[in-house]
Amino acid sequence: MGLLIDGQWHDRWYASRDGRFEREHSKRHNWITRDGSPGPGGKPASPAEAGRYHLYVSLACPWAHRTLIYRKLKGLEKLIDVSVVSWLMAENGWTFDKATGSSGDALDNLEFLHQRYTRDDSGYSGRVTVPLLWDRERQCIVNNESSEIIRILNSAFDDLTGSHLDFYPEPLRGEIDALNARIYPAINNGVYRAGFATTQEAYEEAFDELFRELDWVERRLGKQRYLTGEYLTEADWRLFTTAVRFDAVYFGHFKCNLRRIEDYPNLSNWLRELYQWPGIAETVDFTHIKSHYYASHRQINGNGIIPKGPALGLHRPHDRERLPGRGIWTRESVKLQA
Ligand SMILES: N[C@@H](CCC(=O)N[C@@H](CS)C(=O)NCC(=O)O)C(=O)O
Repeated sequence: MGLLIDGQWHDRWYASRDGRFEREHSKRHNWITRDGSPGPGGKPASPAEAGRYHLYVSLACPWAHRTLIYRKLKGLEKLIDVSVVSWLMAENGWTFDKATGSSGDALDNLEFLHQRYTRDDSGYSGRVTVPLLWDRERQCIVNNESSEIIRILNSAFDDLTGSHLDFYPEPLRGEIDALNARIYPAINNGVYRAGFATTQEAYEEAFDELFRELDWVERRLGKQRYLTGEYLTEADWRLFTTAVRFDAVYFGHFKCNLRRIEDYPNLSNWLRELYQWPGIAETVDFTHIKSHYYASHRQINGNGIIPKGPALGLHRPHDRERLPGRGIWTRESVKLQA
């Protein structure tokens, strides 16, 4: 586990302030648009083209998982190919070691993901993270921030795929942004803040905030089918990738053990509905998920032993039909309603 400083790899964990884990901000924020016109806020963009972009993911990582879900649901599998890193993240960071689950680097057969970052910039400084969207034509990173990559995938390639599914519909944007703003720090990143805390106080602070927020989500999902109401949106998928890892990893490994997702009736049924959504179960790989966390984070699991359980039963029926739902918003539904 480490980072690049001026293009050189250093095996070093995150520095922490008062025992609090602080995630580094992603550094590449360019965009892809239908025709290469600027992205949101005037961000530089390149045009959507089949086969031009390549996605680097870890199947263990909840942030990368978001991008795999969008690639699947938006019909992008033939347009954007993927390289999967090894589940083991050790002294060299993410690697392409096939012995531990990597597909290999499909583009240049690199050994380490940090070499991909230094191909973008030979003097790169920063953490070497997934997901990462690579432009084969310009030989550079387009974007390495999952919350932005999913917004790109939500619309940029629609002319090529013919998909009109919209996980960030205009009329729901304010609500989705507000949900993300509370769910990201308390839950998505909250489990990491609990798990990587190095003081009791920092751990308890993250733990209390996490379960306060999960309790709030539980109440909300008792009244409505999805986080924003009747439509399944970005807010749901962002929570899903944390929720699906929770009982298998965060409960034990990150000491988030007040309650399991299974103990929340609404959240656990919502989780099963999403898990059973066509195409989604195949994006979830519990071998990568469990092996990555338990074997890589030796600072919190010294012997690297990977637990055999728990039995999750994500294929059991769910009860969400009891609440009204309209599935995924489509851009046609905007026209129909207008
Ligand atoms: N804000 C980033 C976070 C990505 C991230 O931190 N990914 C983790 C894997 S779960 C990683 O690659 N960590 C390696 C490191 O920080 O050294 C995003 O959402 O894309």
